[in-house]
Amino acid sequence: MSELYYPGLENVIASETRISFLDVDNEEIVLRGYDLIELAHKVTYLDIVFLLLNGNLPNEEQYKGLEQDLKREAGLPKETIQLLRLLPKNTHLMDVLRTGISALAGEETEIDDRSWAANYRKSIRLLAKVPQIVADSFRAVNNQDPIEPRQDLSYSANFMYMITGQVPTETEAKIFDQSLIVYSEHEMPNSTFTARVIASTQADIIGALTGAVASLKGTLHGGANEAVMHMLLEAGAVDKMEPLILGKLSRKERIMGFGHRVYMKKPDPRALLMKEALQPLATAKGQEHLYQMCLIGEEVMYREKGLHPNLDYYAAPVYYLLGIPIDLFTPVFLAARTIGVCAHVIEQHENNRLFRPRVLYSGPRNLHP
Ligand SMILES: CC(=O)SCCNC(=O)CCNC(=O)[C@H](O)C(C)(C)COP(=O)(O)OP(=O)(O)OC[C@H]1O[C@@H](n2cnc3c(N)ncnc32)[C@H](O)[C@@H]1OP(=O)(O)O
Ligand SMILES: O=C([O-])CC(=O)C(=O)O
Repeated sequence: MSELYYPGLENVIASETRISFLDVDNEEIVLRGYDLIELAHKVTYLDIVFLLLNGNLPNEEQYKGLEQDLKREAGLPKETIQLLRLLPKNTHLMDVLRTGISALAGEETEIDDRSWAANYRKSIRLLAKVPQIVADSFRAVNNQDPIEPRQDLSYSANFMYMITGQVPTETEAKIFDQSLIVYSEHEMPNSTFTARVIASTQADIIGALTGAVASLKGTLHGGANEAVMHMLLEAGAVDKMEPLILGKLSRKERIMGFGHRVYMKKPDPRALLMKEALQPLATAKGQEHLYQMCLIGEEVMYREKGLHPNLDYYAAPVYYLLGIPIDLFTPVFLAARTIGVCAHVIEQHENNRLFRPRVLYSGPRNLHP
């Protein structure tokens, strides 16, 4: 047996994929051959959904078809809505979301069909329902009735509407759509790996996504966007940002929203896109200080640790200014990432080998009871 051991599987290639690749040297996130940042400037989230599922961008007819399929599948089973309201009111929203997604399995008529066509149809159903579970998770723990999806709004505008109860402006919906694009897929993060590991036992796509939710909750992964916002609110003013970060660093605390296993000391291209969106948004909302605080945080972390912000650092204040409750930041990330996870599960099912690694055993031997 090979004795190769890489803690945290750092730099280990775990899968062959045609979905995406982080080309760190060229600062490019490759999505099915396209540059993710260029896509975020030129197309919509539903184009990305089509691209990730089919391998090519949709023409107009295909785009409309996808939109109609998603609208047709919108709406939650009443049992799911009731279930979310039975959970204790202090349940973390990622746990509400995990439970809600898991419960969809009972309604799914094709649950154990792993063919490409059935997995495609199940992905569409998940993409139609997950945003509503996200929005309703917040309402359920706050004793509010669900907001029904609106068929006349775009996918992203409707998602925002179900969360806030307000129809967003065109600019707000565009920024939110861009955020969903940059969160949609990112090669082999912990949550996607988790989903592929689950799928490799020939388990179903809903089970794999449920596992991904559990993974994404952690603050070293998706949970960082909520932690960033709490840090910004804790600082509260431009002149408090530097002392807050220096204090945390002196106590050896991690500063959320900085660093990345793959980018390491290189910038995360997605963070820059959200930073560009934040500046005019902050000005428009009369919250320019949030942008200034972020700039100071970025300067301090580069000076002190040589670390760049990751996507979560700039997505957090953007979501805050779009009126999204902080507890929903990570659930929204998961909703955006649902398509990436589905694409990976489909690929895993199409070309499967069971994940089953070995260990470097360092425990005792030859004990006897
Ligand atoms: C969308 C996403 O999921 S992006 C990730 C979101 N997560 C965060 O923002 C959480 C904060 N960041 C981190 O904890 C890390 O950067 C991770 C977990 C993302 C990646 O970490 P790893 O690749 O495992 O790197 P590791 O933990 O070994 O850190 C390497 C060094 O950088 C330091 N470091 C890394 N990130 C940070 C940080 N955010 N704050 C302070 N120090 C940090 C570590 O202390 C360590 O320093 P040392 O060598 O002096 O001990
Ligand atoms: O790639 C990672 O490890 C984490 C990340 O940025 C993401 O999932 O978007």
